[in-house]
Amino acid sequence: MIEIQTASGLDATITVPGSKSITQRALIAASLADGRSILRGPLTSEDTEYSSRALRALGVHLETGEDTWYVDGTGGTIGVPSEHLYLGNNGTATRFLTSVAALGVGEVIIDGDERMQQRPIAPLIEALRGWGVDIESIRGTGCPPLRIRAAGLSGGKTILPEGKSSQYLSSLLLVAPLARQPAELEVHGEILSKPYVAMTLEVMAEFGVGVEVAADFSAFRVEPARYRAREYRIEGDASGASYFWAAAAVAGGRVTVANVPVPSLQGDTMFVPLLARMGCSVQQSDFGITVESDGRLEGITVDMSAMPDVVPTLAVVAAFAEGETEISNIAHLRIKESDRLHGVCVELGKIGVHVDEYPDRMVIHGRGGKDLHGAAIDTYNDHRMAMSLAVAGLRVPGIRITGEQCVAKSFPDFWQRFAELS
Ligand SMILES: O=C(O)C1=C[C@@H](OP(=O)(O)O)[C@@H](O)[C@H](O)C1
Ligand SMILES: C=C(OP(=O)(O)O)C(=O)O
Repeated sequence: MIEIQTASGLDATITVPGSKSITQRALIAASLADGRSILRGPLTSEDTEYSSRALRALGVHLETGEDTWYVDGTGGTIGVPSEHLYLGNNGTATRFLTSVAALGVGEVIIDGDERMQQRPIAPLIEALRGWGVDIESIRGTGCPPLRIRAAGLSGGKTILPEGKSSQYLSSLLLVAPLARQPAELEVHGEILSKPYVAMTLEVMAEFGVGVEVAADFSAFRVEPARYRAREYRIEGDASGASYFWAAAAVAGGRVTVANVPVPSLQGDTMFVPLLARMGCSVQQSDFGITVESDGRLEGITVDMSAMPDVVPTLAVVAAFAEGETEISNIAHLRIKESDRLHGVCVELGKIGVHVDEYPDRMVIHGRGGKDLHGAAIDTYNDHRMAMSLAVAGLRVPGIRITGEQCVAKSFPDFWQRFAELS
């Protein structure tokens, strides 16, 4: 358990670790490429450790130094692991590596921890079957563990049924160029977390693979192609940066995050304009993105389908605003590392914030941070619960974060960097 120290009048410049989402995409593109890639500024964390270990088990040679990783691409020739691929609670890797494993020849079992075994993957299973993959959810739950009897991808046309994760679509796109024939994908239902699909397309393009895309992302076509190895720099993680921008909003003062660029591949940078709508001032320069606040904030109404990972951060900021903040179109928060829609409502309630929970939205009744009090916060083994609720502790004395080591999933030295704020 860690007790957060209050702080005010912040004046800090910090850097954040590499983007978790870009690191995992670049790792896969580099692993499937011909030749050696050099990744600069990748994220070293529990999740990327799971990804790297699994890729090694699939035959990729990876050297992971502190700031530079070397990846010897397989040209798409994927091996069969001698053991199960265990991916913890890494949703991105579980979804992406399922498709990568299908490129090999032989049986592969994909598994994760107890929570990952409750996180759905059925739409991806269905779509891969349409490309000729023999794959099943071993317990018939539509979740891991999965068995794949891999024999490559036929390509041709498949349908991705409606689902609540964009990771299914990103996963299919990443392997589509390795199919035996041109691969076509028809997508049913609303795509939540859309900027992550755009990120996938950008990383694919940067590694030399183009995709034909319908403007609304309802259809895709990918010709057989090879990824090109390259040297590639990874942006700082915008979701991780959100806690520091939010810190300025809640505690007052200014915080600059120096290594999240503008423009960025990450949709979560759109969190910053939301803070501006709430009353913060925002500057973007070569030195990074700065958020400045006098601590006076107003509630807003916002659809956050496109940026689920920063919903807990915004909800915490909203607790210190005057008036209601309504965050809608966020049903997908219920299938993350924890049920974040419920967890945020419960934990903010513990410090005295009134929050209404609905199936796919929440309403936070802010009263400018008045009458809030300390509490022991449960984090449900969910890094984003821990990091977002910590921000409240900058203003409310006595906030204790339990299970604080869960930040290792995406931001191992979060607590040291957070302590630098005060
Ligand atoms: O593709 C990605 O890198 C991610 C997509 C999002 O998930 P969903 O598409 O399941 O919402 C996001 O929550 C996750 O942290 C990372
Ligand atoms: C949802 C997240 O990750 P994943 O889906 O990769 O487990 C996250 O990092 O907030």
